[in-house]
Amino acid sequence: MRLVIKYGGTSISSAKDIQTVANYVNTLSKHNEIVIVCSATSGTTDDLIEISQSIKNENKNKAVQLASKIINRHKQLAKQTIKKSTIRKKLLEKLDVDFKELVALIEGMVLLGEVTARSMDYLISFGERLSIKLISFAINDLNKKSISLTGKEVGIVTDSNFGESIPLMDTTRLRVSKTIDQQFAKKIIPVIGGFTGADQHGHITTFGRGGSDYTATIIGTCIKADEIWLMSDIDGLMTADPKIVKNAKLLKEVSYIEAIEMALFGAKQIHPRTFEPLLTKKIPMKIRNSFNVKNEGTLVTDSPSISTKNTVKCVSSIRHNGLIDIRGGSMVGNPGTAAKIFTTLAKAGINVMMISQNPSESSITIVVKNTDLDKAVNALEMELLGKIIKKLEVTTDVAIIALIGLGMRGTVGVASKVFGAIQKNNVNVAMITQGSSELNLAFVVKNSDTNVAVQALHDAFELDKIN
Ligand SMILES: Nc1ncnc2c1ncn2[C@@H]1O[C@H](COP(=O)(O)OP(=O)(O)O)[C@@H](O)[C@H]1O
Ligand SMILES: N[C@@H](CC(=O)OP(=O)(O)O)C(=O)O
Repeated sequence: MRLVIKYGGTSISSAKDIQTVANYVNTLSKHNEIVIVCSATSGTTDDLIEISQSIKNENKNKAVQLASKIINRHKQLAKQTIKKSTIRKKLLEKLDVDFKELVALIEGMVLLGEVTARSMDYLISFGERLSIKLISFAINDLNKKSISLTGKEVGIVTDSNFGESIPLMDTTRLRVSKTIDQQFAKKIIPVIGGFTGADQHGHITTFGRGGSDYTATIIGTCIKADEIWLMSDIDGLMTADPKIVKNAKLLKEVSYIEAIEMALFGAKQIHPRTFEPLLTKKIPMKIRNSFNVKNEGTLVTDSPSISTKNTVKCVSSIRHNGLIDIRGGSMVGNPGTAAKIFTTLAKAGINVMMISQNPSESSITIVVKNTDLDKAVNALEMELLGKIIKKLEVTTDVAIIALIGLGMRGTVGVASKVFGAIQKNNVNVAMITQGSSELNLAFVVKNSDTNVAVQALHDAFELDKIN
């Protein structure tokens, strides 16, 4: 079988974990052609983002301190993971080249005193640049040939939308399939850094947080993989985040569209675009646990063979959002109002997560990430306040709770069950939406009510008994 296996940061955060991954890959490679895609080690991308914040805040010491933390962590991992001294020495030399470049980049950014979207992508690409070497050398340590390649080196070409780039698939397909075929011909296991590519000028780009999942499906379609596996620290997609709901159950099979909804609404931090390349190529995906490989995980396909009686399959949540209630009498019966609001937000680069308009048309409510809230309010205030908008009412720290499942379509009584359960738990609902596909029902509560709301819905729909 031709397999693309993606390891998330939670699967490679200790020397023991990396050895477990290398051993498993080595065993599987005896009967399969394997490409590994891996993320940065747990916490590294967050540290790199914090470096950029420190540079913005002109706190050079903090930036240097965080860089040392990353360097020491990777040196330590290299020393603890690799048993053969010659291989360990070679790895440390290779890592040293990256460390020097990282330090030089930070110094340059500090001198300039600015963090552009382009320099940011270059900076945060270091997480994967370091992790691929750890994994690849750990495979070498088992006497198996392996090569580490960044997204740019394997041939992923993207547009120049730094921070949220899109692959140019035709060029990417030609380059990636050629690179991988060359490695397969030499029986070498390629270990590819997820999350990043390069634009046509060779500048490093990223796909946005969680983007390694997307890399896995891009590579999978380029090389016509038989299956793509996403490995993390959980058995698969569950009926709810097991960190919130102790009796959450594993979903054995879901459809691509259910998985997309789950990704969009925060279940398992899958990148929302992950499934895009699969919709036409229809490659089966498995979501599995690196530390429990006996379990087959969740199978994601175009049309699942298992039919569950449950209308709802998953309750998910996304915390840390802001809600903006946009009001104004002149919005009523005034064509183009919504267009003006959303154009203003789009121009400011704001991603709107939820929208609802009350039928009298006197108010439109939107939800954006807390981190975008300031920018969104500022843009609306500058452009439209006093014109079509009379008042903006802002609520910070809200969570979106969503129920997902194909079986909700056309089923009577879902909403009453949901809001009955929520009311019983004294949770106040600020906003409700349902997509016309009836695949999800989402509403907004205070951040602090998230766990209560998720557990109440999980109980109400008896998801612990799902088959
Ligand atoms: N419905 C869900 N099913 C499975 N995991 C979920 C769900 N909702 C949230 N999660 C969380 O997603 C985490 C794994 O995602 P992620 O952090 O992206 O892993 P990785 O870094 O390994 O890719 C799990 O530890 C789990 O707590
Ligand atoms: N390292 C990147 C990309 C990624 O996909 O990570 P993970 O698979 O650990 O969620 C991030 O943290 O966003």
